[in-house]
Amino acid sequence: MLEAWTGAQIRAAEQPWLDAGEGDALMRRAAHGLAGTALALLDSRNRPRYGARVVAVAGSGNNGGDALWAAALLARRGLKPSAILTAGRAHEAGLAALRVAGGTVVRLADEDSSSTDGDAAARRLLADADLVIDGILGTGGSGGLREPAAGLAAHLEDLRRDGTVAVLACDIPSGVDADTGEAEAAHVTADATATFGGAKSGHLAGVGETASGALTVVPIGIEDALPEPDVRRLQPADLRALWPTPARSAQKYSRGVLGVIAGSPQYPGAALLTTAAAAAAGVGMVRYLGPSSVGTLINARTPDAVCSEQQPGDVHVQAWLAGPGTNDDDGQLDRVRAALAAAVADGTPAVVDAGGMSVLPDAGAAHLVLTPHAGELARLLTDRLAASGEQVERADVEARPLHHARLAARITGCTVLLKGATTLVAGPDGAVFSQADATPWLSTAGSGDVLAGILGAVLAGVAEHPEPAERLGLGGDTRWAAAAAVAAAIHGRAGRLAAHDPAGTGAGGPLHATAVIDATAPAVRAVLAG
Ligand SMILES: NC(=O)C1=CN([C@@H]2O[C@H](COP(=O)(O)OP(=O)(O)OC[C@H]3O[C@@H](n4cnc5c(N)ncnc54)[C@H](OP(=O)(O)O)[C@@H]3O)[C@@H](O)[C@H]2O)[C@@H](O)CC1
Ligand SMILES: [K+]
Repeated sequence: MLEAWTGAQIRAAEQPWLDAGEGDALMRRAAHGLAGTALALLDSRNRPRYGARVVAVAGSGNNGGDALWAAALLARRGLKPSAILTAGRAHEAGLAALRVAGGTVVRLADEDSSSTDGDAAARRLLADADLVIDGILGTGGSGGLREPAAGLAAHLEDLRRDGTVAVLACDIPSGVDADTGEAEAAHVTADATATFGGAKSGHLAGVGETASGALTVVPIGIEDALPEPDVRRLQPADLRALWPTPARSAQKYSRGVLGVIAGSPQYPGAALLTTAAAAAAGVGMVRYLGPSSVGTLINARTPDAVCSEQQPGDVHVQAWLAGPGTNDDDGQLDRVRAALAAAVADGTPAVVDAGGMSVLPDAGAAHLVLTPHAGELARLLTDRLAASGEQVERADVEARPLHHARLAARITGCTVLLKGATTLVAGPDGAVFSQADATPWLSTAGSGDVLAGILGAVLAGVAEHPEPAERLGLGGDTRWAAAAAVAAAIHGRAGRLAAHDPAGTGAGGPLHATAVIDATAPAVRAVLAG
């Protein structure tokens, strides 16, 4: 599991070392790891180390100190170091080390200065650089970058995009909030980030995810002092442990029956996709409740689904999937209401997707997993905050996804899976998971229905078998958020397979939602095989 903490949590863990006068040792370890990551980044780009020009861009704090020390260390490996100082002062010992290593130093003009010599010299250094270490701001920063650092960051991004320079962020890309991943317009975008003591939540959410590039966690000796993580990301070994793998004695009922209330005569597609996806994810059995015209279409694609026009109270299931493609005309929304009321009352977990979110009970529960995209979450929050008159727009959710996912979990009492390039899952108990397994090709119609089906299958399995989550320390209500994270990861991996985009970079090509369903079982097999 990749675990992440807030800046305050990391600083609290560092405090005993600082109190004992060992802050310098922590910084030396950080700088050593940063220098190692810099060499690896050059190697990955087939750039020779000897003679490579490395520029440390340093702000006024310890983040700049790390970058200056790292550049000084790199000089010993044959690199040519220099530094650009973005503030009136810089970390003294780091700057002295850089000078001893033969590095030139230029300082940017501040707003009050009439001289722009430093700015021109800084741009020349960047233009010649092979590698830039961004040490402008770390966990001590707040708000977006201020001038003159903001202008320099924008110029650096132009060079990075042209491929002339590689950018390595020290701890966190400057201007990105270490706790939330939020960033004002002015921030650094890195090809790689070396972070110290533990990942920060901001690496795993929002702009911070993309701005960080490849993340390396450098141990500095404080790791045992860290508390419960703020954000978690499941890795393949965790997915393997959490996937509801059948026991030898399993039969379809013990593996979980999923009750699906989806689709309508006008919009049968969502019901077809979601039942087929649940079946592909290996649920014990799918029971579809809805209009017979939809049931007939479902059986043409998924003959193993049991379809009827029964009501939720007539059947016994281990999990519900309620909402995709439903509307008010044909009684489907009444079925959704009944299923969700029963789920809250009897503890049966439920996926609440699309139209289902409009009939959510006022008092939710962690075992109800909502699956909004940013627009749906904005509507849900605006509805729930109507009394305060607060309007939440889609753009607000996109700019502050972690904040809004947490807020929605808190005010609905439900687990909230916010879909996006990075999918965030927030539980009402405060647990947060971040999964970045997807490919941009997955942003296509029907993709959400497939995710809902996979999630329904996982919830049905987890409802009967909570032990694997408990073994990973994810018991209690956190197991529902963990289940949602598992489903998001498998959905993303199925998408990558279907798009032929193994690394999720956007390589490969277009996919259709049915191709994602067909890739679901192979994605699960790949995870289980390790
Ligand atoms: N603790 C340790 O022992 C270890 C810490 N380590 C390292 O230290 C880093 C944290 O260092 P830190 O606390 O010195 O803060 P840091 O982010 O460098 O600078 C903050 C300064 O920047 C300024 N500033 C603020 N906002 C700004 C803005 N928007 N735009 C422009 N400027 C802004 C503000 O100064 P001001 O301008 O207000 O005087 C503030 O004082 C951490 O990320 C890690 O790299 C590691 O070496 C391991 C050991
Ligand atoms: K930084």
